[in-house]
Amino acid sequence: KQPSAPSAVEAPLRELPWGQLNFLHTTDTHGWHGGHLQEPQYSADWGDYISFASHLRRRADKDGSDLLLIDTGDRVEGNGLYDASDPKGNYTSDIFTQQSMDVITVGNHELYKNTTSSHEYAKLVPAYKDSYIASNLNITSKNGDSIPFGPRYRKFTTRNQGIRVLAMGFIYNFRGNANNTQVQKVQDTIKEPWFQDAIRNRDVDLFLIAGHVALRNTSEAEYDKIYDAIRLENWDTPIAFFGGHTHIRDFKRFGRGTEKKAYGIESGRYLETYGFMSISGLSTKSKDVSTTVASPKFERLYIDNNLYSLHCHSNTSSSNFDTELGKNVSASIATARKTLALDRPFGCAPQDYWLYRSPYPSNHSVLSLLEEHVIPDTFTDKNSSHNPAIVLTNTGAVRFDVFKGPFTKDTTYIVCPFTSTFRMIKNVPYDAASRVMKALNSGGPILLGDEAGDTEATYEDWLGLRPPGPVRESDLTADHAEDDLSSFTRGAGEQRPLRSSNKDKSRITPGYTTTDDFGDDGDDTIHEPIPLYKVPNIIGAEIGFSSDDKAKDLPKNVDLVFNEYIQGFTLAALKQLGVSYGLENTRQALDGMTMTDVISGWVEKNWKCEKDVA
Ligand SMILES: Nc1ccn([C@@H]2O[C@H](COP(=O)(O)O)[C@@H](O)[C@H]2O)c(=O)n1
Repeated sequence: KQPSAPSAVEAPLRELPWGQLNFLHTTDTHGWHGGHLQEPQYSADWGDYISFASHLRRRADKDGSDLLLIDTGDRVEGNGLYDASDPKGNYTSDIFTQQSMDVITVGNHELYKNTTSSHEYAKLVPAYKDSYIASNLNITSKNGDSIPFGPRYRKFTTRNQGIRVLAMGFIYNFRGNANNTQVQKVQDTIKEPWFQDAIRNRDVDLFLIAGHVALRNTSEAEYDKIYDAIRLENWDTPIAFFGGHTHIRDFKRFGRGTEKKAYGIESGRYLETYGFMSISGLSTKSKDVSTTVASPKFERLYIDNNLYSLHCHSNTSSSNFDTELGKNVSASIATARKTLALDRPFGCAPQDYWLYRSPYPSNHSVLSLLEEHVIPDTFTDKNSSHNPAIVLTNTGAVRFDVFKGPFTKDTTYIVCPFTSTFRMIKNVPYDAASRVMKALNSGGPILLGDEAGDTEATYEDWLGLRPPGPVRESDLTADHAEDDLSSFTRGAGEQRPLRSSNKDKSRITPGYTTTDDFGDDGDDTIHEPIPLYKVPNIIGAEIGFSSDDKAKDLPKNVDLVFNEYIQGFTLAALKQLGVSYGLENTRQALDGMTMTDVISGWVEKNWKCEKDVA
């Protein structure tokens, strides 16, 4: 772990369900490779993961089983270690690639910008060679051709058991990518001759489908389509899915009726979780056990990323856990953090502010802090025209909590890593401008797959009758009081209170309590549940309204300012409300400041650290 990271707290643990073929899965790490420096439960770093994987590989070699490592994308954007360097990712790609992977895929965050996808293609793809699978992604080459980002699939045989694996790697039907990459829709990819040939291959013991794709409730049902396509040709070869994107822990049984050979795991976010899955009873190159074992056994465990868990699951202790490579990677992370001055404080937060753990609005909500203080203060200072204004931002731009204490350079990127600026339309009729927020909060969650670069028709679709999106972290919430936990029921893929099975209540810490298709015993650490609350898509503030405006004569027109990311939605909402504007009517606001600049500037002015005050 990093030198300043807190030590893990001992807690009751469930055992690793080790099997014939074992997997460690990471997803949506978003630059948190230094671990969580303010949360003991998630305080191990990528160097520790390297040591951990090495111990489990040794275990596999010793008992003749196998271990495969998978990562399903969104490795970038969300932490100073990635975002604070110039160019971004200058340190993280060398740090990340020290961990070997058997299958690795791309996420939407690797594709938002030309520079990010080009960096990914130049650094990660060659580092992982055949393991970097891109079944539905192309990139524009230097001479303008659209070429595969990586191999479409990979067939390999596991080292000890001789299990023949055919692996593919997908991204969901994402449409917000920059113009140098091309995402092929999953429903089109499964018609490609290479896919059809691959699924007809009889010398396969396991199909491994990895991707930046939610396991369930997606309007496009990408993984269900892949499942159906495979089963049409191949009625009983086991299938293991590895998902991502929605930042949750989840385990799902695929298919209908008596299907017992297709399961998928999703492994959280921000290097809080290592997803572990095992399968036993697979046939292998040398022996066909399908005749003797009716169904292979799938098991899963979500491992909290801290040294207590990692030592226990690898049967090591602090004296023999670190490997040479693991230690070196932790040291490189520490050096990079120092070079980037990530611990430099902008100020000190007087209390905790939560994204989902406190109700919105409330005094402990980070969104309320932005809406009631950060945005009004900043925009009042910078509003040279002195026209009344309405300022809107999407809550998806806010990524994490703020903890009491130093608010550092790192924290600015942890709270909001994006480089989107603010745009404005001048003199919008108040009647329409004041209703945009409500319109944008009445549809489904704003997900970028349906966004940037899209046609207006798509936004209008969304405003009208968009089906519910996948369950994601912001949905793992309850609009209930904490003392009323018994009154709600939740489905698989959601967090819920875990009642009772633990005996030793004194050692229980708050954390994930996951319910999935296998029940509520998937988290390695037995936790006290954390109540989570719903947040809207959009928050907003009214700036420069005179007290007269508020009392009686509301302004006729206002400047409507919005986060660049929601430009398409805002224009569509205005049209629906009876006033039409195009991109040509929008202009830059706030001298090109990003939300990250807005937050860090406000903290610097308003949150003194105690020693500064004295
Ligand atoms: N410039 C951007 C880019 C993205 N967002 C927000 O991030 C969400 C996607 O992030 P995931 O980790 O869920 O893939 C997207 O829905 C936006 O809310 C943004 O605000 N600005």
